[in-house]
Amino acid sequence: MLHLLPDQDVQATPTPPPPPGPGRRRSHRKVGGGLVDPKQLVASLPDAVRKLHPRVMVKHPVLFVVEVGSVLTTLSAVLEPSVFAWVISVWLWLTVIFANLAEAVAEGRGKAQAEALRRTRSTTVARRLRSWRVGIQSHDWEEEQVPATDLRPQDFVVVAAGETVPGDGEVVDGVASVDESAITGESAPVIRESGGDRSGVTGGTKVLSDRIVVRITSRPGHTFLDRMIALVEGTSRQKTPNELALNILLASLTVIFILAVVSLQPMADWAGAPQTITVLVALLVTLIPTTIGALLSAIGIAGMDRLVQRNVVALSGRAVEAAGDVSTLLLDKTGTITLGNRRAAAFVPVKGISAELLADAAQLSSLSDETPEGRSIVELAKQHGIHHSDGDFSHGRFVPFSAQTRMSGVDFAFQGDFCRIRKGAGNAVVQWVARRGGQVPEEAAWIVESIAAAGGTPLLVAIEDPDGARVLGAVHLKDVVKPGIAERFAELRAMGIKTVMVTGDNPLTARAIAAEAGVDDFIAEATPEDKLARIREEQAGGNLVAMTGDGTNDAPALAQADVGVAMNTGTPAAKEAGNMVDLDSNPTKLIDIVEVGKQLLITRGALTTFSICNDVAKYFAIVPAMFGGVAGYEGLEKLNVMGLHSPTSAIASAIIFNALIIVALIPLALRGVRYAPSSAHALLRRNLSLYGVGGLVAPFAGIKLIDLLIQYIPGI
Ligand SMILES: Nc1ncnc2c1ncn2[C@@H]1O[C@H](COP(=O)(O)OP(=O)(O)OP(=O)(O)O)[C@@H](O)[C@H]1O
Ligand SMILES: [K+]
Ligand SMILES: [Mg+2]
Repeated sequence: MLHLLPDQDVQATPTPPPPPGPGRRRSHRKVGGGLVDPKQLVASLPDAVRKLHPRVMVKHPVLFVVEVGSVLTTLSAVLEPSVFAWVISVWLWLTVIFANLAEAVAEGRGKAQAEALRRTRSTTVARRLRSWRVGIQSHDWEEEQVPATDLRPQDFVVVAAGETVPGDGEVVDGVASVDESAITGESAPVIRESGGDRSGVTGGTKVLSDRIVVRITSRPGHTFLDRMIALVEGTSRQKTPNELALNILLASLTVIFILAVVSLQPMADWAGAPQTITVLVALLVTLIPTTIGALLSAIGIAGMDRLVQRNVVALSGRAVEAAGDVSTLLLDKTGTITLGNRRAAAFVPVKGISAELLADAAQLSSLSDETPEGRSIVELAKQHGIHHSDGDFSHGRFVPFSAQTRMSGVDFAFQGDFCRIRKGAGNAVVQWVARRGGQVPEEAAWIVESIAAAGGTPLLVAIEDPDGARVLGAVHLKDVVKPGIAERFAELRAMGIKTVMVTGDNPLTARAIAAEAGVDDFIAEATPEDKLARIREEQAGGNLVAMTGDGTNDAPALAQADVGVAMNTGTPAAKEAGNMVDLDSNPTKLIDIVEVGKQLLITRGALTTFSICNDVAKYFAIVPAMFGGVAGYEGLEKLNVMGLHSPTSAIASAIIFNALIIVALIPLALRGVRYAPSSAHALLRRNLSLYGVGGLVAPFAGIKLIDLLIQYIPGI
């Protein structure tokens, strides 16, 4: 009965690209594996000197104090010149410059990447469509040529094979293969299509085949590429709450030591050994936590940089830190765990219905279904010899798919009689039939179960006409689990992270895919609200939650999660909602993200420990020397265990060591302390002993060595 309408052209799908794989990165992304090239240090020197401007320095309270101290000692060296005063002044300035150097080197690494990205920023001319309307296909919409920089959100542009996508947006019509290597470094083309979760396109990428209409979503100057450039350059970096807290702690320590040093002078006066301003400043600088103060911002920048090297664009530093403490990972199924092209593989009719009739009804209900699933049903039906087109329904009303109803279909009149067709999730269609007084044969449930048990997604197809409502059969949608994913989920488990798959699919399909992918738990038939609720629940339990997803229906959850990783293949809404974008669209990338986050936290902790222990040790090196030989303080002489050459050489050695240790630790700050999956407790113990004891011992050896060298300088 449904075989009534002439054949018309249905869009062809380009051949899908091979699955993503490693090792096809653009070379420039691999700038510096963690080692610091001495040339980089030299190249960053001018930047380090520029950063001496007080306006920049006040942002680093500890170093600002050192800079003020440098000015004071320089003045006093000018007024009362001595070798000692000049040595101290020069090394204090070097301390500040070395600290700036750490930040400049960290920033410098991103500059090369930013340059490469800038070159890909499109200067293209866009083909803007004057009045484009969804659902009406035409090839002769009025077109105007405008510079890409003139595009505004809600503009529609057409992009054909060989042309560059002029801005970020969403494909609203057509399918195309796109070369995204300019952004992702991945040379294999990807499919971008309207309707589904693979509808996002990025400005600067290139359409290789076919023709798409794109709704622009970004404002000029605020494109994904712009944000990436700002990110790798570090210009948009803001201090994270953790960094702010640490900065406050460091600033408080500095204030305490300033008070201690200032109150020292009356005591020294009383003992008949008043100290010069140079000595007091030197004492202060050795005591305050200059090492961590100098390296703090470099550690943060380097963490972001390590993510960029792993093809993750983190839009917030806070998220990177949160990643270090994540305990639960929620993943969307289709497109995240699976490759994401759920395609119709078979029509399974119930008894008494032919496969052709089922295919016919399924195709009719999918003619206007712009989802990849819908399009694949139209194609499969064509292979069964069924050819309808949406031009056939001048009086038909299409019911688009929604994640809430989990159904799509069409209402139309046929030879005067009404006819409704629906396809969708098993229970949704069963309810639809029941509401219309129809009977659902047991067989239907059995078909649904067998498809689901195989990991497929069953879509029941039902019809209602004057004969009543009834189920015709099911469409078997197939998707493939991304290769190698189970091993990586096992790694996440070893890191103590629970993986939960959330899907709109039915429980049986969910169970089969969950088992194949090796996730710990799953939630089936989840609406966007369910996904959100689950995250809130986990967060209420004190857990930090990561979420990876690609669909518009994942967007609320991505926004709520502490770490929201959107797949680059996903929709603009998903990418907008998350705080990270994985350019490789690999859900197990979270392993790398967690590693970088943990590494960041551990590095900061280790260097803070080292810095403070260092200062304690320096205290014992410098104070006995200062008061050596002063009547009433003979006891302190016993503390001069190091047998340093003279009071002035002891103080100068401490200051020189204090400056050099910053340079020595730049590579560690940039590379990060190595992280191996183990318990937080074991890590803490290991780092405290290594960096705490190291921090206590290093100054004694270092200062003694420097003292041995500089004692030959006359006047020290
Ligand atoms: N085009 C469509 N027409 C009718 N029903 C559909 C269509 N696409 C999907 N469905 C049904 O709706 C259910 C929910 O699909 P949806 O894509 O919203 O899932 P989801 O929440 O994104 O989960 P995931 O992406 O993890 O599988 C599917 O399991 C399927 O039964
Ligand atoms: K110090
Ligand atoms: Mg989805």
